[in-house]
Formats: sequence, structure tokens, C-alpha cells
Amino acid sequence: FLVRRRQDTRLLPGPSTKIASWIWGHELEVFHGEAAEVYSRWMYIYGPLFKIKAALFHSDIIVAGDHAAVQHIFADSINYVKSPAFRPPIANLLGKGLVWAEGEDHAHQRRLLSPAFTPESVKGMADVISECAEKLESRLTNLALSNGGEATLNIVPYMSSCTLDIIGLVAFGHDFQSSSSPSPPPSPSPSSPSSTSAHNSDAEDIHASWHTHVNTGLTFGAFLAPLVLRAVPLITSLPVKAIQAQGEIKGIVGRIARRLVEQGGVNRRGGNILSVLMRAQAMEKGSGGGGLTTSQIIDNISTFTMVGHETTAGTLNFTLLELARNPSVQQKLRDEVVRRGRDLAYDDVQKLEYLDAVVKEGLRLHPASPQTERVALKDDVLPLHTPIKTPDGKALTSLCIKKGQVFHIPFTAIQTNPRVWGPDAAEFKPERWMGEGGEGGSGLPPPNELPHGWSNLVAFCDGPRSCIGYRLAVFEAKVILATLVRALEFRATDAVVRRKISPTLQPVTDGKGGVLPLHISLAMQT
Ligand code: HEM
Repeated sequence: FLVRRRQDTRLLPGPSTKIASWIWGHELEVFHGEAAEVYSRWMYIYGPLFKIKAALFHSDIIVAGDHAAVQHIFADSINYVKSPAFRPPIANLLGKGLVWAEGEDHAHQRRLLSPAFTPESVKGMADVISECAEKLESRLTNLALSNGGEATLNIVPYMSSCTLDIIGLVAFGHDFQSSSSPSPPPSPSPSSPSSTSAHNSDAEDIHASWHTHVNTGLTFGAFLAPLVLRAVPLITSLPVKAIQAQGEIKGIVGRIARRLVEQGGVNRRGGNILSVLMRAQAMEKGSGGGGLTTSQIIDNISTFTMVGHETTAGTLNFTLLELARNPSVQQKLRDEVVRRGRDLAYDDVQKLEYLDAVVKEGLRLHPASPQTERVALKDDVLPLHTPIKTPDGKALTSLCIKKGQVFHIPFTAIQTNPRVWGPDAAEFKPERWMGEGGEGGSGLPPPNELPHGWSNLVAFCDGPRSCIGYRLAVFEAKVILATLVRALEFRATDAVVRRKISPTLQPVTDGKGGVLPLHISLAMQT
């Protein structure tokens, strides 16, 4: 059995070791490429499960895109965990909240937080979300009007302001008022939000610090830091900018979180997550156990503030770029929204089928978290959906792996694999979600040929550690897109926009992260 076990990983296909660097393995090439670009290419050549040479003499990494293997890994969140070496940086960036927790601690926090994300809870957030979306739309409309009816702008800071305001209000009853901050410059100048105005609000501090973090994440230091951590897990406070900047963001959000907890409650605008957390704390005091400590509450406020806004904004920025590049899709969406009338209440939004397809297609091509990583805590046998042909002509239908095996799971590559989604996999075609009967619809392969996850996507991961905020994210994305395209027309510019992971999906234009220029004008409504 031991011999068989060793052989299984050795038998995996993968890119030639000749193109691997002796010190960085294949990982530097992956870092230099766009988000999941290199893994997509290799997945096409070597199949949905292959191995690569790791940096710093670590044992080979398995890149897993096979649906059965991925589903198995995500379903067993006790034995497949985020790399223990990366927990200190997560604690540094987001605190020891839900994203950081593992095992029993995770199950406990997740159980306490889940009531804040039911369909009913999200329905209760609908008014606030609409108001914030309308504020964003008026900001952009006013900008266009003050520039003779059209403008070219960097959409990134606008979108982040809107989603930060939403998460502050719906989760904690806190108004960041970032949509009321002075507008960033209309031209897509590479100058960062941090350099455009004085820091006079929490929101500006968060945006500025995140912007620095994103740009630091594009440097070689950011590539190196996690690899050194993986090789020498005891080094947690490297003198590397990429790691220090993370502490800054947590410091800013942590200050706000402490204020919110001291205020001890929520105002009438919302505050679902905070209410849930405070109730859990009261329970702990009353029963001598079962709730969360004050520092866990503060860390969860930091966690939700950061992961609850930059993610949705990232997918939305790229979905707008797709709409800008596909004017007929944009017009079809506008027609559907205008036909429904001005009201975008929760139930109305659910009826917009093309909007639903556009959001799914945006999440398929541009998942805000383009890939994840897991480490096996014990020896295991992975089921395979697609058998692997070994060099001696046999077919492996399952794969024995050893404790400590590292997996990279590239969501983007899985969701754009032409062998699964068809030859038009890389194209933005919302019609594919409308079924064969839909207008221009190409339909989808049967569900058993697709990934396991929300709507047959892995954009929100899968299993016990899947995205707890997915209902909010999807609803919010729909309302923002519908509100914007109803009033505005988006056109692409000549800028070459690259997609990078830093640490979430980011547009990079002229070497600057967090820059995505779009042209806007007032929409002609038919
Ligand atoms: C388009 C928007 C979003 C996308 C694509 C997304 C994607 C993801 C993914 C892939 C994970 C799993 C990460 C991993 O295990 O490596 C995740 C986890 C998580 N997401 Fe989201 N997310 C989005 C929006 C949100 C929002 C709006 C919230 C909160 C309001 C949120 C809160 C979380 C939390 C707390 C976790 C950790 C869950 C756990 O470990 O139990 N996300 N998300």
C-alpha cells in the first residue's frame, strides 16, 4: 500500500521540470501570470488534476480542478485546512474571526453567525442596499453631468465606497459615509486614493491602506513572504512590507470595531451581524459558555468589514468591464431592468432572469477570490471525476495522497475550462445560464459535468467553509448592477487591464493595482 501511495502522486502529469526554476519551481511563473492564467493553460494541457514543482524545495503541489476531488476536499474541512503557516498573516490582516478559525472553533463561530445570512435577513437589508446603490449612481451621474454628459474614471474607488457603506450599515449599523467623501478624480489617473485627499475619515483610511496593500501585493516581496512562511512557519513577523501593511488595515478597522462594541448595540439602520454577535456574548455571560469573547467579536467585525466589501466590489468591477466590452449584453440588461420599473425591492430583483445570468457569468469569469489552498492533515484517497492516464497506460480512478500534501485550487481555471464549459468558455455570455430555451442560449452541460457549489460554480467555494455571505453578495451585486445600467452607459477604454491576485482579484493598469478605467455617459432609455 505504501509503495502504491508514493507512486500515485509521482504518476501525476504536470509541466516539465525543465521549465521550473531550481529555487522557485513553477510558482514564480504562476505569480508572474494573470489571475489563474497559467493554471488554466496547464489544466487544458495536463487535465484537471496535475502537479507542479514548488518553490524553496517544498514537495510537489497538486493543482486540483477535478470536480470530484475538489468536492471531496471542501466537504472535509476538518482534514483539509488552510495552510497552518498562513494563519498568522490572516490573523494579522483580518483578526481571529471566522476566516481564521479552524476545527471546533470554526464550527462554533459559523453556527453563531449563520442566522445573520438567511434569505429573510438579506431581505431585511434590501432598502439599505438600494439606497447605497442609488447614491453610487447619483455620484457617477453627477460626475458625467459636470463633465458635459460623459467622463472617464477609475471605477475601483467608487465601487469600494459603495460596498463598504453597504457592509457597514447592514452588518453593524455603522455608516462609513464613504460615498459622501470627496470624489476621486474623474480621469483614471494612476494616482492612488491615498494621494488624492487628506485622510479625514475611517473609510478613507481603510481605502488608502487597502490600496497600499494591493500594490504591495504585486511585488516580489509579496510572492516571497508566504513561501518563506511555508518553509519556516515559525517566522511570523518578517520585515517584509507585504506583511506589515496587513497589520495596518486591521488596526484601523479594529479601532472602529472597538467603538461599535463599546456602543453596545446597533442603530435602527441595520446591524444584523453585530446583533447576532452581541446576543452570543450575552449568552456566554448568562450561561458560562457558548458565546464569543469581546476580542472574537472585534475580530469578526474586522473580518466582515474587509471580506464583505472588497470581494463583491472586485467581481462587480470586472462584470462592468464585461458589460462595457459587450454593448448588446449591456443593452439587453438595461431593457430588462427598465421594463421592471423603478422598484428594485427584494422580490422584484429575484424576477430579473437576465440580471441573474449576468451576475452568474461575472462570478464565473471573475471570482473575487480566484483561487484557494488546502493542506491534507492525514493520508487520504481522493475520488476522481476524470480518470488520470498513467504513463504505463492504466487509468487511475482515485488518487492516494499523503499527509502534508499541499493543494492549489484555482477557481477561475475550473470555471473557464473549455473541456467543461465548451469552446466559448472564456467569453462573457450570460445566455449560457438561460438554458437551451433562452434567447441565444447555448445552455450548460448537465450538472454532473459541472463543479459542485452554488449554481454549479466554485466562486463561493463549497462545503462547511463556503462563503457565508454569498446570498448578500449576489443580491447586492444584482441591485448595484441594475441601478447603474438603468441610468448609465458604460464603455471600455483603450487601457490594457490585467487581472492579478493581490490578495483578491484586482485590475492592474499601467502597472498600478486597483485601477480600472471605464467611460460613462447617461443612458438613453428606450
Ligand atoms: C462576490 C463576492 C464574494 C465572493 C466571490 C466570495 C468568495 C468567498 C470564497 C471563495 C470563500 C472561501 C475562501 C477560502 O476558504 O479559501 C469565502 C469565504 C468567506 N466569505 Fe465570501 N465572497 C464574497 C462576498 C462575501 C461577503 C459579502 C461576505 C460577508 C458579508 C463574505 C464573507 C465571507 C466569510 C466570513 C468567509 C469565511 C467563511 C468560513 O470560513 O466559514 N463574503 N468567500
